Order: sequence, then C-alpha cells, then structure tokens
Amino acid sequence: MSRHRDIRNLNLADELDDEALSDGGEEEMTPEQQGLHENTILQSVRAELVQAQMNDGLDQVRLVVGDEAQSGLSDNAVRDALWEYYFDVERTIQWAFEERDKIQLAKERKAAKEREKTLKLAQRSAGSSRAATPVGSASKVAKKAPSIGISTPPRKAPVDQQKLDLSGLNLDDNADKSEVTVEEPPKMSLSREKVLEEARRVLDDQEKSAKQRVSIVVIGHVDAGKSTLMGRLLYELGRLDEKTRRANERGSEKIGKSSFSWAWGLDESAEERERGITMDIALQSLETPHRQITVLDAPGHKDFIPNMISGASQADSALLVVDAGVGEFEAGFQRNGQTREHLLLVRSLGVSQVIIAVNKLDQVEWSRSRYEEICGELRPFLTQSGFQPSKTKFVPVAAMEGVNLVGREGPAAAQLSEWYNGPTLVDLLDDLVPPVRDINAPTRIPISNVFRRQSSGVSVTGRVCGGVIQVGEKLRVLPGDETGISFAAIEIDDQPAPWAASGSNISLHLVSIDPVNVNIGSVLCLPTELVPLATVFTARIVVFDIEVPITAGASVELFHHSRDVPATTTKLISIIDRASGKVLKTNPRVLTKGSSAEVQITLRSTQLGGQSTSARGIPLETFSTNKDMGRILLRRGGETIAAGIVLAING
Ligand SMILES: Nc1nc2c(ncn2[C@@H]2O[C@H](COP(=O)(O)OP(=O)(O)OP(=O)(O)O)[C@@H](O)[C@H]2O)c(=O)[nH]1
Repeated sequence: MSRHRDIRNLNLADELDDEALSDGGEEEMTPEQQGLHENTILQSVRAELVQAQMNDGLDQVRLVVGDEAQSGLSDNAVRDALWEYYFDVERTIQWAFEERDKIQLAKERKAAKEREKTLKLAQRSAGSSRAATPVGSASKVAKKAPSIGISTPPRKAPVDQQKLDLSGLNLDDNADKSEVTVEEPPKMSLSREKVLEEARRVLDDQEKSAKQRVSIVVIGHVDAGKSTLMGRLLYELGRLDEKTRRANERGSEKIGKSSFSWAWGLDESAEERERGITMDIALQSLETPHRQITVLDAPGHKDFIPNMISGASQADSALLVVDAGVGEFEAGFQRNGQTREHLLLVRSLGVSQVIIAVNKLDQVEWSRSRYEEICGELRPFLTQSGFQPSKTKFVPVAAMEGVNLVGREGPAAAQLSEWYNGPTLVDLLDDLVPPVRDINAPTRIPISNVFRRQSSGVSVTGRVCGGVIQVGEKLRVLPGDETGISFAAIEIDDQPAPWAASGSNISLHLVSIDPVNVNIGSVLCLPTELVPLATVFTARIVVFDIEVPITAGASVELFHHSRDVPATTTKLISIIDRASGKVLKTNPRVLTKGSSAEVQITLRSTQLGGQSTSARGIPLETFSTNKDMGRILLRRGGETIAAGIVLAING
C-alpha cells in the first residue's frame, strides 16, 4: 500500500526550483525568506497529502483494515480509521516543523553563548572595567517581522541549501551565520488604567470623526475571483503600485498564467502562483472614505478550509464572491460547494454582515436577469443560515476589468450602467458596521500565525478578542508554563502602535520567550487573567447538512480559532428545540442533519511515532464569558459537520 509521502525523503532541490517564478531569481534568499519558503513547501506537501488521502483514502484504509464484507467493519469504523490515519500524517508533519524549530533554536542559543563569550574575552583583553552594552538592547530596534500570511515572495535558494531530510530544512551547521541578538523587553510607558482610558478616548473619537477599523474575510468557491477582485481593488485604491502591477503582469505571462496577474497582488508564494490558487490567508489593508479595512483573502479550495476558518475567525464581516458564469455559480452553490460551506462557517464564527459580489458579469454579457437569478437563489439560503436581510448587500462587479469596484466610468461599464445605478463595492465597504470592542474584558489574543526569527524573539499575528494590550506588557502564552513574556512592538495594518484594543488584527514581536512554546492556536493573555485549559467540555451544536449522522464516540476534528485537534463526541446529552431551547430528547442515539443538541466533547490522545501521547488541554472559554473564545466547529472527513458554542468546561 502506498503510504503518505515521507517528508524526510523529499527532494527539496526539486521543490525549490522556482527560478521561473521568482522576480530577480539570481538573488539569494535571506534566512528569513528561506524559512518562509520551507514553510510554504511543507504546507503544500500537507495539502497534497490530504488531497491524495481524500481521493483514495477510504480504499487505502480498507486495504489496511480489510474489506467491509470480510472484516465486518461498518463504514463508520472505516471512516474513523481513515481519520486516525489522517491525524497521523498531520502529526508527522507537525513533528517535522517542531524538530526544525528546536534545532534552529538550539543553534541560535549556541551562537548567542559563543557571542557572549567572545564579548567577554574582548572586554577582558581590552582591560575595560565598563560593563558590555547588551547586544540588541531596547535601543536596538527589532527587524520588522514579515507581514502576515506567506507574503514575502521567496527568492531562489542557493543550491547547497536545497536538500531535504530534516537537515535539508536549512539546518546544516554552515547554513546559519546570521547575527544573533538578545533583545530586552521595553518598559511599559503607561499604567494599565491609563491605557484603558486612552483606548476609550481614541475609540470614541474614531467613532465620531476618524476612520473606523473593520476587518473583512473574502470567501467563496474556488476560482470565483476573490484574489483578482482584491488585487484589482488594491490597485484602484492606490495600494498596489504600477511597478508591481507590471511586474505581476510580466511574471504571470512568463509562466502562462496571465489571467492570474491581478491575483498575484495577494497570492505571493511561488506555490500559489504556479498552481493559480490561494492556499493561505493573505492579509492586506485598504482605506475607503470612512473605514480602515483589514482584508483577509481566504482560499476557496476545499483542501484549505482550515486556513479559511482561521481567517474567518479573525474577521468582523465577510465579502462573498460568486462567479456569475453559467454552471459556475451552480457548482459553488450545490451541496458540498464552498459558497454554501463558507457562508455557514463565517456565520457560525460570529460574522453577521456580508457583502455578496456577483463577479465575472462580463462573461454573461452583463445580463441583469442572471444577476437577479443569482441574488434570488442566495437570499433564502442567507436567511436560513442566520444572516439578517438588512445585513446582506449585493453588488454586481467584473473584477478583471475593474467594473463597479470604485466607479462605473469607461466603456467597460457601459452595459452595466444601462440597468444598475446602485452602490459600488467601495460604497458598501465604506458602510460596514465596525465591531463592538469589549476593552474591559480580559485580554485574549489567539495566535493565527507564527514567524520564528533568525535573531531572538518571535513574531506572531492574531486578533485581540477582548481587552487592551500595550507595548512592554507582560503576557503569558497558553498552553504552556511560559510566564513573563513580553513584547517589543505592535503593528496594526503594518503601522507601529503603542497599544491595541479588542477587535484589532495585530502583529506582535515577542521577546524573552522560548519560541518553541509559541504555536499557531496558542492564546496570549495577562498572567493575572489566565484562560482555562480544557480537554473535556460541553457544547451546544447545530448539525449541518450531513449524510452520516453523528454518534456517541464519533471521531471528529475540533476547530477553535486557528487550532484543530482530534476529538471525540463522547456523549450525546440531549436534542434541543432550536426556537424554544426546550429539551426534546435526552441521550439520543444519533444526531441527524439540522438538529440542535448538547454534547460532551473530549480531546483525543494522538499517535506519534507509534507512541500514544495524552491529549493536551487547549485554551477555551465558555461563550457566555467571551463570545470569540467560546465558538467551535466540528469537521469529519474533510466536511464541516457542526458548529457550536461552549457551555461549560468539564476538565
Ligand atoms: N472574465 C473574468 N474572469 C475573471 C474575473 N475575475 C476573475 N477572473 C478569472 O478567474 C480565475 C480565478 O481567479 P482568482 O482570483 O484566482 O480566484 P480565487 O477565487 O481567488 O481562487 P482561489 O482563492 O484559489 O479559490 C482567474 O483566471 C481570473 O482571471 C472577471 O471579472 N472576469
């Protein structure tokens, strides 16, 4: 039986051969870019594995566990076995990442020690009685973290770095000659009360006069035109300069993908550009007359739904892009299409306002009836999914030609102008309702991305889900027992800020921390206001349109912000009437589609290298304590089966 690709046998030289894609391929990658590039490759390997597994996974598992008829195993048992297998693959890859990071860290520590030794020797031999200036002290400004997502286009790697087993992940001794600095945390400039006061004042002022901040996740079926739309919009609003646009045009033409040139404004990794699909969340910011908008461009392909969930959990609102093409809209909207799944997911994650851009109208000759047909199909589904009609807005667009994004001038828009005189996309974006910011709540920052640095510290991105933080403040990272970590810089939309309040999408540079303990899905909080760690909890869930019912003891994948872990629905407690909240049935045997239920969920232990490791608690809170921290999703076999809220932490 063909097992999954063993990543230790991958030929990185082949994987990295992206000369044709890189703009200025003769330049060597910086170690930071090399690290990002390797991450991109591992992510794509993971995607490939999942895809291969989903394609022939059931057959493969049948080979292992035996044909159903012979073994007497039920379909459910086979599916569970498949999921065990899937998690095994996931853990192996995770393990490779962690090994790479550990080795990198050990090297950094060694280099730092050697540096310290050399400094001491130098001082002694100079006979100086002065203390050495600490290297990389507060005055030495940390190098800017790469912006969020895989946004630095990788350069071609030198050939001798292009080998992969674990040593090929850029771990050989000669690979790292970068200077290692030890940064000291800066001091807090204001007391906590003062920061809260200032935050309140600034947010009030913003509400009255300045631009208010909102974040939006761009969702929709694969190839609907999400990245093209955002790339073109960035250009129209002056956020993408002419030079970059031309470079993207030339680059995409060179590899025969000229129709993706606008998408290159957001899809920046070589893998994404080569395949013509978005794989990870790309983060950008743009301004409309009254809004400062953080844009999270999500992947449409079903293999990357976990990344899409991570993006959606950081957003206040959604922009759904649908393809008006005949058969294309229908493909996205059918059962299992991502138009449906994405809408359900974002609503379950708390997003209540959505703009629907009906795209590629140029392909249907600007047909008004096609536009109205699509709006008519979507409206009832939006209402059923829990979106209020007043919070759903439709807009006809053609992303490639830039029609009705900021205006409707020029011949390309003439046919649309004959029947449409409503708002443009920018008008609707400018009207988005900003989030309610609970700045008095305990500080919570679920980490959505981690950038380990060649020097000291680690940069993370995430959304503040409650409270306020300021530069220099001590934080705790959970899970883990690392206390007293601190951060040297905050960025909001790539701009440095002294503090950040609930609802902001931020990038933080953490110092005085062992980077091994900072992972995607970890939560940062104040040491005085810890988040509970849960391995068992009770949740109220709504079951999606599934074919195989949920049973007690079923294996599921639990999603919470950017984390996904294996879990089991250990108890089906009751079926609830959605409208009245009354218990309809206790201890049901199964949960079928559309039902609302209370269940107990237990995190599962994992198998790594043949050994079972017990489940580690994840930072979780009840929905009544913090809405953003108390939402979960359940997936199985690559399908989202339920969404829910946490009612109680049981252990
Ligand atoms: N004719 C026409 N084609 C478009 C338009 N917008 C996008 N496309 C094409 O649709 C294809 C997919 O565009 P992308 O922007 O990559 O789609 P996406 O939704 O971001 O794709 P994923 O993120 O991978 O799901 C590309 O070939 C685009 O050129 C449009 O307005 N008109």
